[in-house]
Amino acid sequence: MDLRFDGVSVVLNGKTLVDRLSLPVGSGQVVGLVGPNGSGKSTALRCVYGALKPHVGAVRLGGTDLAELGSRRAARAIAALTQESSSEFDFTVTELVELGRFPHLTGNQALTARERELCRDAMDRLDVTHLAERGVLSLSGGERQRVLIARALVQEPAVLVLDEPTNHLDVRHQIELLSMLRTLGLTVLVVLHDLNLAAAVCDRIGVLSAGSLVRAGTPAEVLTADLVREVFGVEVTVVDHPLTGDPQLLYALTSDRRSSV
Ligand SMILES: Nc1ncnc2c1ncn2[C@@H]1O[C@H](COP(=O)(O)OP(=O)(O)OP(=O)(O)O)[C@@H](O)[C@H]1O
Repeated sequence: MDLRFDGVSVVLNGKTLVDRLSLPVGSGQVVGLVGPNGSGKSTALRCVYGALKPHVGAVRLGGTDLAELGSRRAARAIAALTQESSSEFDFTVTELVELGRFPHLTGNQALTARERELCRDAMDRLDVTHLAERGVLSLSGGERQRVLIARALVQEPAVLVLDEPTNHLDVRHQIELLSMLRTLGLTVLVVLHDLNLAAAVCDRIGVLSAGSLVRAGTPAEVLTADLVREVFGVEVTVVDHPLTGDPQLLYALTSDRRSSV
């Protein structure tokens, strides 16, 4: 199912945080949102998972304005891993993952055998099965992040929204997670800070700067040295990845010792 920002603006305390954002996220595509700190990425995502309502414009799921879809249908269709996703309660890992089925249950309905199998499968995929009986409050940041992603998957959403999902993950788990995103067949909207990972995983990328979309397109169309200089104020050399052909950015520290010897 496709998702679309249709002229979305968000104004809070008199400040325009997102300014007339229009961006399609095609069905089954992985679309990245990148941009400097404070450029409005999380704010845009909040409009998708219902934490904020656009002041102007709409977020449409399969053509329907989320505001008209109803919170229960939206909660079933959209799973989110956000900056705020965490648990204040010391659920076990299994319990927290099973909570991902909550939007599909009525009353005190117990999980079916298929749903339990789904939870076990998600825990395997996210490499957290060995933590099944641990309390989530005792987990490391990366372990907790993987549990929350498993919880999002068991929801069987049409759309997955992820705000910096690689935060806290070591390089193996970063690569595994992003590789998995490409195999899910879901519509994925993901905020990433690492532009090289964004280039590797995304079909398309939108670049936000001060709340406005400054460019959208394929990674090769978007991640140019000019764009990175203009938006991030950083000089980069762009090369093609020798195996995948994806654009990859090479950075040099401004105080690189080797340039002065
Ligand atoms: N309730 C609020 N009132 C006023 N300004 C806010 C409010 N919430 C967020 N902001 C500001 O809106 C801007 C955009 O924030 P947002 O979290 O969307 O940026 P971001 O691109 O996700 O940033 P980061 O990369 O640092 O996570 C920031 O300047 C932030 O301080």
